[in-house]
Amino acid sequence: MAYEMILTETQGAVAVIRLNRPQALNALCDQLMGELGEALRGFDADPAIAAIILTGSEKAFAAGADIKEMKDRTWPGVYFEDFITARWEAVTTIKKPVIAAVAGFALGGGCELAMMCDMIIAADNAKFGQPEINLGIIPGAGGTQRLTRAVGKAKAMDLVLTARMMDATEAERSGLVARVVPLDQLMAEAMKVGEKIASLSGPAVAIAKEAVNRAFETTLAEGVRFERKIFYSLFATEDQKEGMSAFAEKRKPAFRNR
Ligand SMILES: CC(C)(O)CC(=O)SCCNC(=O)CCNC(=O)[C@H](O)C(C)(C)COP(=O)(O)OP(=O)(O)OC[C@H]1O[C@@H](n2cnc3c(N)ncnc32)[C@H](O)[C@@H]1OP(=O)(O)O
Repeated sequence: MAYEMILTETQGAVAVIRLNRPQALNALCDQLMGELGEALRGFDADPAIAAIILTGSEKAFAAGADIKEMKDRTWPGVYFEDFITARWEAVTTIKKPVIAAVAGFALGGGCELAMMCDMIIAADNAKFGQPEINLGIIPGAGGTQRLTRAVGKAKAMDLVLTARMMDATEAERSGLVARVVPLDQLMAEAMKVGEKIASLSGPAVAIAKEAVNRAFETTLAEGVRFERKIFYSLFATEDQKEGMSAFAEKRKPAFRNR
């Protein structure tokens, strides 16, 4: 598949999608989001792929939705076209883990896109923020909700109401980011995570992802009930037998994703 605004490659069982609109700091225009959705769905359906890394450039993961494309949109337009919902939510429908490898600016929709991924690994030059308030709008791709769940009300209010940016150290300390690494090690670190995931049982990984994500959507009691049910279901897989037998036999498991 030929894309204009993203680059894709695979390294073993790990797919890498790179946002590639450097002249606009990877501003997320409709075309880019369409291509991203298509690439994500393609890798999700590919049995040879176990994990997906989403990244940008050293200067910008993404500087938000494309303001120039957005500026003349009208209320009936954004409402009836389902602006955001139609193109942006692809990443939240993917069953395989999606790792955001973030360097530089992750602002507005860029921060929201990173937060839709399952894990954020940040380079030490990363900057996160929801500066939409500067434009007379608010975050519209989940920022007020996912940021608040990730970092708590105090910091979310600070970022959303003042447009302040948070550096990688603060983002890690606040719980937004899983790991921070030097810029030149960002892709190697993300690849290490992707390869580790690829060595595990695909069904267990997908179900673990679903269970953790469920914590964002439900009460504790409901979430625990959900976890218990899908935990039980894994005992129907060959990989559960293999994983536990391998432990008992002191050997490495050979998972077959079934
Ligand atoms: C999804 C929603 C609903 O939540 C909405 C949003 O995402 S709204 C967008 C939120 N993002 C922003 O407000 C960030 C806007 N960008 C900036 O503030 C700055 O570009 C910067 C701080 C990230 C970087 O500044 P600097 O290094 O000085 O580079 P610039 O010269 O400003 O930018 C280079 C080039 O990129 C274009 N650009 C940057 N961001 C966007 C954007 N979000 N949309 C469209 N274009 C963007 C910028 O205009 C420059 O291009 P030229 O004008 O020189 O052609």
